[in-house]
Amino acid sequence: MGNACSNHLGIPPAKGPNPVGCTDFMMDHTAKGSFFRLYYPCQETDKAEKPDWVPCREYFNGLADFMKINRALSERIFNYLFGSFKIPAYLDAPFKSNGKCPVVIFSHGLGAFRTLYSAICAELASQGFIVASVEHRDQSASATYYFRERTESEKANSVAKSSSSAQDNLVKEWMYYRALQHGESEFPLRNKQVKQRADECILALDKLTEINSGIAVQNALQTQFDWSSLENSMDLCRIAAVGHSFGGATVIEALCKEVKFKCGIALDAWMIPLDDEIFPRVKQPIFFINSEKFQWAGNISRMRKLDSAIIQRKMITIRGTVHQSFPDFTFLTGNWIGKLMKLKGEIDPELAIDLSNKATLAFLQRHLGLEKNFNQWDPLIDGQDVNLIQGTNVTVLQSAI
Ligand SMILES: CCN(CC)CCN(C[C@]12C[C@](c3ccc(C(F)(F)F)cc3)(C1)C2)C(=O)Cn1c(SCc2ccc(F)cc2)nc(=O)c2c1C=CC2
Repeated sequence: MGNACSNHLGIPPAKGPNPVGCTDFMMDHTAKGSFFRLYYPCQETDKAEKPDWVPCREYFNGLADFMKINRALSERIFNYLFGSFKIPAYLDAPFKSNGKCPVVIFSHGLGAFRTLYSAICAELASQGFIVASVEHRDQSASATYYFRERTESEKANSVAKSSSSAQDNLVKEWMYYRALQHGESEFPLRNKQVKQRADECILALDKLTEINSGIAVQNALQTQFDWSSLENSMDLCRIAAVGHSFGGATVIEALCKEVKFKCGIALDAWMIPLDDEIFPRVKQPIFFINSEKFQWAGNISRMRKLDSAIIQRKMITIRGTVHQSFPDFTFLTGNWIGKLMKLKGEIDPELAIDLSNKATLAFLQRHLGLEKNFNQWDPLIDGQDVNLIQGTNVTVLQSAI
């Protein structure tokens, strides 16, 4: 894993019994379509190679915008630091069907995009899940792209006069991160975005449902993946939503809107974008897996509003973690840069993500009714580990609850 020169850095390989494949899907091709990276159990292959972790340089430009640093400078820095990393999965490898796979829809955080949580998504796929990591078009992603039809004038002077494939008639458009304008209040924007994000998760689920039924797909992206191999491969009674930060709020909004999501796992959720009025309307189990450094009383007290005597709501905190302990960046820099940029906490990043992944799998087995051995990690759901805290380290005043 990782690139030659920094042999000790790289995204940790998945631990489950299945090799992991990944491919990209976009349908329809517009900004209103569904765009996700699919991670899935694949057949052993020595042909497929591992795709670049960041698919193209526009993502680095978007990341610079998000971090309010100069694009030219940052593109070189990001390329130097991260340009050669591969993700722990085989591009377009053939799907391996062994019974129906449970499904996870994954939602990224503010300023992230679909490829940055591969340690989590690949792990779930190696354990037998089909995972769709959505790329949101609500302008919360650092960057994302879609296509539009060529205009008549563009067609007129396009080289390929008799443009053969539909793809030739499409032009790639980039959408970049939209920062909060000076003086603009945060909630209206974030609330609108979380609703769009939930709709995009539901749309991705609808697309997977179509694919599972064998409906032919016109993937706007030219991939070598055979989508018909996924016919009847998904267990559409076993669907969960998982997300990080803004994606954690998206999980709660999606559970509220779509009962097909049987449970949700919110990784270091950012609760600001959510309306108070949705809390009593969420009926599914939720698991909050928090970092030690990111959370604060107001955010925790909103999670507590979801406490219920009848619906299982669980919370644990991983000691020594920071907000960035969940995305892949945490594995990709040395210790001192990582700590300086708050990409690493005190705990070993691979131990932290392993605890998070195992607790996630145990919760998924419990609430999706899986017949696997993930229940071996049940104690983690209750924080029973030296590196876990049951509930939170944050002091929440009684009045705030
Ligand atoms: C000054 C910018 N200001 C914007 C509002 C705050 C920026 N910020 C802290 C950052 C992300 C940081 C980051 C990334 C990546 C490198 C790199 F160098 F490794 F590339 C470095 C440093 C900059 C740590 C966050 O937003 C934290 N955060 C996140 S971070 C999700 C993410 C984004 C980009 C990634 F590449 C990976 C993961 N997702 C959320 O949903 C929420 C929050 C806060 C509230 C809700």
